[in-house]
Amino acid sequence: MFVWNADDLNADQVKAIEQPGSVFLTACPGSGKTRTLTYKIARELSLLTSDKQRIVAITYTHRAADEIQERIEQLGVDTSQLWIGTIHSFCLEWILRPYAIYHPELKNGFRVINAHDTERAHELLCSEHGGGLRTFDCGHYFTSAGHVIACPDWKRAKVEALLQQYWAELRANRQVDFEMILDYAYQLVRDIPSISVLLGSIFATVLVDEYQDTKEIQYAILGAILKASGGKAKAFIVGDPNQAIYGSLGGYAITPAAFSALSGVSFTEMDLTVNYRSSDRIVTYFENFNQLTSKISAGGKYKSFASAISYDSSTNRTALVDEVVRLIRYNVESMGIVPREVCIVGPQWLPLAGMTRQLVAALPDYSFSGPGMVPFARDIDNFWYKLSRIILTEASPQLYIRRSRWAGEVIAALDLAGINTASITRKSLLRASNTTTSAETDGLKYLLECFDAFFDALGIDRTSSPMLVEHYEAFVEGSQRRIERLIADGATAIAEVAMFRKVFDEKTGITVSTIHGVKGAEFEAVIAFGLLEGMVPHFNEDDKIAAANKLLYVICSRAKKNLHLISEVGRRRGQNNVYQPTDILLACTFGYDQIP
Ligand SMILES: Nc1ncnc2c1ncn2[C@@H]1O[C@H](COP(=O)(O)OP(=O)(O)OP(=O)(O)O)[C@@H](O)[C@H]1O
Repeated sequence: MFVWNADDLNADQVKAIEQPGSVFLTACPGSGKTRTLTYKIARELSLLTSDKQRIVAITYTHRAADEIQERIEQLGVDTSQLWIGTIHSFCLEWILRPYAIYHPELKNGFRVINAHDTERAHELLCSEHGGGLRTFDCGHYFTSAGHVIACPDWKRAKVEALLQQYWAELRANRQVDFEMILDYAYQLVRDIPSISVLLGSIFATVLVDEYQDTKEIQYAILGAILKASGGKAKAFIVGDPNQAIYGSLGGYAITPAAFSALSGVSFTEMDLTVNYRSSDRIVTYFENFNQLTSKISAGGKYKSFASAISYDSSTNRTALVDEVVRLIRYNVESMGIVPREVCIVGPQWLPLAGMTRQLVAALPDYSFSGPGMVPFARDIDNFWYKLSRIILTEASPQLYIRRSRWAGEVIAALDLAGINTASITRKSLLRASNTTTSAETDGLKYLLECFDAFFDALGIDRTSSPMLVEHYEAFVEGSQRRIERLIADGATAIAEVAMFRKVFDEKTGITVSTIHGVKGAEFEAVIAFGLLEGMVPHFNEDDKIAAANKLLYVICSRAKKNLHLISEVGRRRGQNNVYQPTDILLACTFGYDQIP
C-alpha cells in the first residue's frame, strides 16, 4: 500500500484520506486541498484490486490535472489506472466519443470548437443582431432543465434569438462548443441508463476538486454515474464555498445533503482549517470576506511574517502602471521576493493584455507571462496543439514525466484520427520530436516545418486523416488570427519562435492574470487592481455583495507575504460616469500599511 512521510500531511488531512467510504471535504484557502487530493488518489490507486477499475479525478483546469498526476508519479505510484482531467475532457472521453452514435446530432461525427472560436462567433452574431448586444451578454450555461442566459432581463429575448442561431450554425457544421459538451453528455446519460451503469461499474472512486465552481449539469452527470454504481463507487468531493466565483456561469457549492440525494452516496463531512500558505496578518485580512462561520488559522512557515497589506483608492488610472511598477520594485528589490513569486491580478473585464505589455515596456529587465503573450489558442482538444507542447519544450530530465504524458496524449489523438499507432511508443514519439528542427525564426512557420518533419520521421502522411486536416486548418487559422490581433494591439514580437516557446516554459517571470485565472495558485506578493464596483463584483451579478466577497477572498488568499489592493480613480463607465471603488472594500476597516 502507498505510504507517505509522517510530515507530508497533518492529522486532519490524514483523517480525510484514510476515512473509509465517501467524503465531502470543505477546506479553507491554503489548507492543502490539492495535496490531500493528490495523496488520496495515490492511496486509492494503490488499493485497487482489479486492473479493470479506474480512479477518476475531475479538476478545474488542465494545469491542475497535469500537476497532480506528475506529483503522484513522483510519489512512485503507477498512474495507469488513473483518469484525471477537466469535466469537459471527462464528458468527451467517457461519454461523447464512445456513445456519439446514440445521439442524432453527434452520430455523424463532430468537432469541438475552442473558447476563442465561440467568442468570435458570438462577436459576429452580436454585430449582426444589433440592439447593443455585447459578447459578454451571450454568457449562458445548460442545466438538466434547459439553458440559462446570464444577461440582464431586458436583453434576454435578443440573446435567446442570437443563441438559437448560434446553435443552429454549429449543428449545421457538426461543431460542439464547451457548454454543449456538457449538455450532450447529460442527454446521453439521461436517455441511455446503461452508460452510467457501465461507468459506475468501472470507477472505483470519483474525486472532484473545487466543487464550489461546479455546475448543476455537472453534478447531475456525476450523480447519475455514482447512483448507477449502486454504492460501489466512492466519492471524494473537495472545495471551498467561500471561493465560489463562477456563480454567474452557473457554478455553485452544492450541499453534502443535496449531492447525497442526487448520487445516492452517503458522505462523511470533514473540514480543513489550517492555512499553510499565508501569514497570520494575511489570514486575518482575508477573513474580512469570509461568508461562512469557519475560523481559519495560519500554520505554515510564513505564519509570523510581518506582511505589508496596502489599499490604494487614490491612484489615477493614468498613473496605474507606474504604481504597479513601484510595487513590483518594492517587493522584488526591497523585500527580496523573486519575480516568479509576484502576481498582478485584475478583473477579466479589463484589458489585461495591455497592462502586461505596458509592464514589459516599463520593466525591460523583468520577464512576464500573461494574456496577450500567447501566440496560439490553448485548444487542448486540437491535435496540433497537443503536438506543439512537445515540439516547443526541451528534452530535459525535469520535463521527462510531463513530456512522456503529452506523448501518450498525442498517440491517443492519432488513434482517434484513424492512424495506426501499433508501432509508436511514447519513447519513439519523443525521439521523433527531439530530432525535428527548423531554422525558422517565425514561430508559426517553425511549428509547421517541425510538424512536417515529425510526420516524415514517423512515416505518416498527415493529410491522410480528415480529422488531422480539419484540426490543422483550425490550428493554423486560429494562430494566424491571434497573432495578427496581438500585433495590431502592439505585441510586436509575438510571432517570434521565442514567444511560442515561452508558453510552455517553467514559470520564471511575473504573472499577470485575471482573478479567475489565479484560482488555486499562490504567490509571495499579490498586486490587485481594478477593484471597482461594476467589475468586482461584475454588474451582471445577482447578489453583488456575496460575489464581491468571494472575489476579494480569492484574491487576498493567494498571497503568502504581501498584498496590495488598488481601486484606481478615473476609469470611465459609459459616457458620463466613472467607476467607484468596490463598496465592501471601501467599507472594510483595517490598519493598512503605507508602502515606502
Ligand atoms: N501538511 C502540510 N504541511 C506543510 N505544508 C502544507 C501541508 N499541506 C499543504 N501544504 C502547503 O500549503 C500550501 C497550500 O496548499 P494547496 O495549494 O494544496 O492549498 P489549497 O487548499 O488547494 O488552497 P486554495 O484553495 O487556496 O487554492 C502549499 O504550498 C502546500 O505545499
